[in-house]
Amino acid sequence: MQEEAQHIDEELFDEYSFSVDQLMELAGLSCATAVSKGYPLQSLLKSPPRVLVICGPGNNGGDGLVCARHLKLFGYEPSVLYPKRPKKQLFQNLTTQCEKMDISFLTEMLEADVIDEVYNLVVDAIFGFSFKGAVREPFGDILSQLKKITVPIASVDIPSGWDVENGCPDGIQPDMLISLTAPKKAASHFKGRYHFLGGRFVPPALEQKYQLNLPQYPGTDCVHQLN
Ligand SMILES: NC(=O)C1=CN([C@@H]2O[C@H](COP(=O)(O)OP(=O)(O)OC[C@H]3O[C@@H](n4cnc5c(N)ncnc54)[C@H](OP(=O)(O)O)[C@@H]3O)[C@@H](O)[C@H]2O)[C@H](O)CC1
Ligand SMILES: [K+]
Repeated sequence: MQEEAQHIDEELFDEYSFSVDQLMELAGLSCATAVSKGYPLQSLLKSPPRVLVICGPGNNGGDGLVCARHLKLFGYEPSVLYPKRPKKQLFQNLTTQCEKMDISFLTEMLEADVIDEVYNLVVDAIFGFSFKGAVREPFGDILSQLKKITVPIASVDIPSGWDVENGCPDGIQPDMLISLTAPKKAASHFKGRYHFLGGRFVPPALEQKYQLNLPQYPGTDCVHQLN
């Protein structure tokens, strides 16, 4: 299943000629849209409507940067923690776009009680389907703080630190999961309140080839609520 997600990804880029930027924009927009549906601005308990977006070193982190930018456009006040920044131009551009929109970047991870006091929720864009093995720092410390927070976590594609197939019973327990392209096997272990499907960009021939059996998205929406 981890391999299948990677094959679909590769095929979208190599055979279908999509660029990473294109799909990441749609993925990140889906995440911000799902957050706005699950945690509408008027329902938030803390004002201003602060959201902490934690971004990892791969494309999952890129989805997080795009998500932060759209959250800002939707009226939220995102702050980004981006501790390990790849040199690729794509990630530098996404970072500049956020900075130019007055999205603040934190210099270090906050303690769990500070997150609970300041933020309404956390977007977990640390690892996606390429996560493997034991968590390396600084992400081990970040995940251990996230296990202690009481504000909701919205995880992008896969709850970070979870095995892509088998989940992680003592890992973070997000309140929202936004599965991208198609739910991964670990999604069956998700116990939170909201499960959304996003990344409405799969060409029908690819959906058929991998028998993804994707549900019908409502109208023109970029997310579909699975439960
Ligand atoms: N087709 C789609 O649906 C699209 C999905 N997108 C998103 O992309 C991710 C997958 O992105 P990818 O870049 O392949 O990988 P990840 O973001 O999951 O993570 C890779 C980085 O994580 C580091 N890593 C891996 N394991 C560990 C670990 N145990 N401890 C610490 N760090 C780890 C790895 O680091 P290296 O040291 O190996 O460099 C990588 O840097 C998918 O899930 C979606 O969210 C795209 O946006 C577009 C299309
Ligand atoms: K994640």
